[in-house]
Amino acid sequence: MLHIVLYQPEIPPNTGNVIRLCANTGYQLHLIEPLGFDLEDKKLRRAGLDYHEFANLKRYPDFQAFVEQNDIGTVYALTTKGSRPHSEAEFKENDVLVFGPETRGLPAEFIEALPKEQRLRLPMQANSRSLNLSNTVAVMVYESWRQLGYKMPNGDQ
Ligand SMILES: C[S@@+](CC[C@H](N)C(=O)[O-])C[C@H]1O[C@@H](n2cnc3c(N)ncnc32)[C@H](O)[C@@H]1O
Repeated sequence: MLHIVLYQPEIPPNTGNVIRLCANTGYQLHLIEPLGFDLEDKKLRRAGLDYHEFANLKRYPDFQAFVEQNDIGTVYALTTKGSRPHSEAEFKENDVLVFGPETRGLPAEFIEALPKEQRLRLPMQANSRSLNLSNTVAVMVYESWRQLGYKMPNGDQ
């Protein structure tokens, strides 16, 4: 499975949707602080999440702490400023998909520290600004999971 990293997410229902998505697919979800909300936020709970859906969720004071605490492969940034279409990357187990905060996107220094082929963009119509964060994560989880043959964490199919 791949790692999903939400970098400083701001809007509770988006993170709630991603928590459910990761619980349903077996992807590990990592949140980089500061968060724009409390994990006990009612709007997050209102997404109808069960207690077990929080099991695959970890949080870190910064991205470096995430790197140090996990076995990771290639890091990909999801950004509207990328030039490589998201589906061109060949994903492997333990690769990392990093998504930016809703109002700001990923910091320029973070994006520019990665080679261009690791900066991925979902195609949009000309003059579009960006997709919703949780929709972007859903597309990436299913594209990468499809490439892994819908592998299950415990080896079942
Ligand atoms: C609402 S968007 C942020 C908008 C911000 N103004 C920007 O241009 O990055 C939140 C996050 O969703 C992801 N995202 C949204 N649309 C995307 C796209 N077309 N391609 C890749 N990532 C996208 C990115 O990770 C982005 O940081």
